Amino acid sequence: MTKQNVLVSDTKSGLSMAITVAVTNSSSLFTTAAQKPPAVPGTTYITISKKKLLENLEINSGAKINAWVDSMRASSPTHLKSTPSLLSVDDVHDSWTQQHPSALEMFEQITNASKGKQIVMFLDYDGTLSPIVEDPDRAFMSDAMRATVRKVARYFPTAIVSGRCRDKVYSFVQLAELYYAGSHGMDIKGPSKGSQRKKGAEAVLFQPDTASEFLPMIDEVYEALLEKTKSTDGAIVENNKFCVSVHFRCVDERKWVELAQQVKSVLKDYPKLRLTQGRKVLEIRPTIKWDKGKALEFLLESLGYANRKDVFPVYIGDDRTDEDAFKVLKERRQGFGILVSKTPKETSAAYSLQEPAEVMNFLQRLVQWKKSSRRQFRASRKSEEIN
Ligand SMILES: O=P(O)(O)OC[C@H]1O[C@H](O[C@H]2O[C@H](CO)[C@@H](O)[C@H](O)[C@H]2O)[C@H](O)[C@@H](O)[C@@H]1O
Repeated sequence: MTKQNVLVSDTKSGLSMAITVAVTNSSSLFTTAAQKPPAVPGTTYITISKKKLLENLEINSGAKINAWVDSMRASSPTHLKSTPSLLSVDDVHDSWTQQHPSALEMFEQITNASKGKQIVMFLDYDGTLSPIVEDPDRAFMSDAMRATVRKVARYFPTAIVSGRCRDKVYSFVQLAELYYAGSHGMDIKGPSKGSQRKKGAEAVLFQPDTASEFLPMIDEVYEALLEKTKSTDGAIVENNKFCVSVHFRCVDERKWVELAQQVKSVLKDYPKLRLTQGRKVLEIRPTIKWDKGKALEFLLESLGYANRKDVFPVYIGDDRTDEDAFKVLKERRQGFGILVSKTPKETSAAYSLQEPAEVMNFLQRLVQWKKSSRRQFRASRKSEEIN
């Protein structure tokens, strides 16, 4: 048994690193508790699984950090990959809008498809109902948007589905007649007033079974991230109850690697947490299998629409995490998703809208359409009665 310098490389990622290891005659390079050789002076043995060793190599070598930073650079959802050189930017845009046409331009087709079905509306908050701003605490929605969403909720069951904590998103929207799914759907509450409220019953309250176990851990990670990132100008850490957001919108791009390393150094002690990304934000959340798509399914079920064919869910969102909900609708072949974006992005949404102002316009048209189809229905019933 000798101490040797060894180059460990992963053929898949191309990652390699020189390390000094104690090599035994055993065919395995990695020492495990069972294989631990007899002590040799001058050699320190670390008992580590092969998986853990590779993870550590990734953390220390910076290869994963680079992948993170690349991903931080890409907008959200992921911008379309580089295109064949024969296509201009305009060609790409045109071809994307053919595949994901404007929900305003396709309004008639959309309402035709929903005829005879109950539309259920799911709305993301940031970037969908409110424009993206630098300070997350000042992402207010306009009074006009609030009035529009209030009208929407009069005609269709309506839920706000957000990465923010439920109380925070409620404080922005301030409409008690809606469903709210906060922390990426991990914290759901039904309306406390209005016709959608279940008579005599408490407002629906749901959290996935294991979610509450994560609360102390999330608070701990939030404090650790606050401390760790305080030296990075512009970084903002936000506690979203079941998740933590680390914002880098106001961080100089040259400091992104540093920020990613700070986040990584905190996360390495929490294997039960995972990292996802939104628009200029790193989102740290429990590894449990719950996302906005699962929240959408849960809400449909609690509204009594789980197995019904006459329901037409519409989900409007702008972010990578909204893709989970778009995918659910695509797989169920029920209703559709609308991506809010000015640029072509990889998406499972069927339609697009450019910005919150267009979202408001679409919602207003939907309310008008519903009102006039109700009027027509009543008029035709009346004329049937007269005849
Ligand atoms: O699911 P959402 O409602 O879209 O929440 C996702 C994140 O939204 C917020 O951050 C985003 O909006 C901020 C205000 O416009 C902006 O400064 C930031 O860059 C965006 O990522 C929210 O602050 C995050 O906690 C949510 O995770």
